Amino acid sequence: MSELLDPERRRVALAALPGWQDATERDAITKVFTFADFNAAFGFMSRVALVAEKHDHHPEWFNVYRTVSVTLATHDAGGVTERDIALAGAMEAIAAATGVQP
Ligand SMILES: C[C@H](O)[C@H](O)[C@H]1CNC2=NC(N)=NC(=O)C2=N1
Repeated sequence: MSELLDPERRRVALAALPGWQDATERDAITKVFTFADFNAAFGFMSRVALVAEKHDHHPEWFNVYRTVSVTLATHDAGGVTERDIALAGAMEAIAAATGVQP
């Protein structure tokens, strides 16, 4: 099982992930991605799903038209671990390749 991040590691990791923030209501990190249209948003989700399944680490997310709201936490650990930072980084790379809006 992954360990919860210490505060300094968490600060540094979040600083390197544009748009990601601490969730307000629980120990998790969040971001809202906005794409050109539904096709791009769902394409992003499809690509992320393959990575999530490969790593056995899955996002909580909510799609409305061209936005995808994501929350990442490691349920087994009860908060944010390196597994969430790695998945957030993979999402950033996939979003860039999918054509995320600034
Ligand atoms: C049994 C299985 O490996 C676990 O339930 C995995 C699946 N995906 C997961 N995803 C996330 N985000 N956190 C987990 O703790 C987690 N655990």
